[in-house]
Amino acid sequence: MGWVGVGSLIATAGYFAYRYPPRRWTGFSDPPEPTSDVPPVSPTADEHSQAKNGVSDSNAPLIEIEEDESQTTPKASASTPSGLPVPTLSLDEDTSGSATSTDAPTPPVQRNMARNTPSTDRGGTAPPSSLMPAPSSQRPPAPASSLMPPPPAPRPRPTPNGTSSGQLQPPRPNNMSSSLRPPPSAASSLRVPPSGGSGSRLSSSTLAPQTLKKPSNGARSKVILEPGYSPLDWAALAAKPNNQLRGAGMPPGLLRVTPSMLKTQNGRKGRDAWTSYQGRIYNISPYLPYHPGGKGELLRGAGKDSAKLFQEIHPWVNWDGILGECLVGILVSENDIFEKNNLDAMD
Ligand code: HEM
Repeated sequence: MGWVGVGSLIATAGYFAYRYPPRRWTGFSDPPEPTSDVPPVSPTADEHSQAKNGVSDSNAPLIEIEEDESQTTPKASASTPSGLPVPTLSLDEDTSGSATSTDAPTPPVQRNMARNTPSTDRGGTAPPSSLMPAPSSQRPPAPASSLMPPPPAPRPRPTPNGTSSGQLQPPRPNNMSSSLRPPPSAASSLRVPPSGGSGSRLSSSTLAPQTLKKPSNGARSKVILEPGYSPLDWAALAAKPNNQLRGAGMPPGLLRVTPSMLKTQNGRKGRDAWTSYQGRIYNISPYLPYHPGGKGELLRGAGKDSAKLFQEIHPWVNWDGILGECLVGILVSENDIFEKNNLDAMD
């Protein structure tokens, strides 16, 4: 029983030593360790191996305690610079902000955290605000050079703070947008020619000009022809013999019409309306009620040449095909008529 009691005491002592490692007891007296920054790497592995064996061996805890003191302190300096800033020289700067937070009651938890997740421990020891920026400023000076490759990893982040992240993200959208834009540019190239300068407006403007032309030409509301005056009715009338579309009492053959004569044939005072087109004179009076554009529009060319108006409005219309039977004569100059009259007088 006595041996059992002694064994239990040893076990409990070892357990408490494990739970509350003596590093804190003597940890403050270990400042020389920070000078040996290199060792911390090995102690971490040793600690893990010891943690595994520590439970089974009753003597192990004592050994672990001694090793932990030498090991954990450097580890604390490396992984958690805040925990052991005790090194009076360099670590003070690192631990100035977060070291105070680590007190006696918590150390075991911190050690476990450090063992399991050193990276998270760093953030845990330091306030949340120091998670990103603080490590960048604190780690680079001492520990980064000796132990941690991770510190160098954070360095690139902070150094390009705005630039690195900004460069990574912006270029992607730029590339994406640029990659996406070229195809549209091809499509736009197809659209541009028709549109010219402004795409959307011109597409709609293509319709607008038509609407604008109608009012400019005198409010072209759709003309409703009287019954019996459709294009087919006109074609039927033009096909009849002796239709007298040239006008009542007109002699056979073509007349020689001077501009002055044409001007008098304006459709007023009971006279037929004549117009000239490509040197020929047509009587348009019979066609007035058949004109799809209305009588008023057709009369705009009465007594003068209407080639310009005709071509502006509907150049596709076959003039001669419609008004062939209305041909009266040919347009001649005023001198031609004078000379002819002189010749007639001589006869
Ligand atoms: C001063 C001369 C003339 C003027 C100002 C004029 C004006 C017009 C107008 C405003 C229209 C309606 C266009 C539209 O609704 O979009 C029209 C239609 C038409 N005009 Fe004339 N016109 C003239 C002479 C003639 C002559 C001499 C002929 C026959 C040879 C003719 C045959 C037609 C025909 C067939 C249409 C229907 C065209 C279509 O619907 O596509 N016009 N015209």
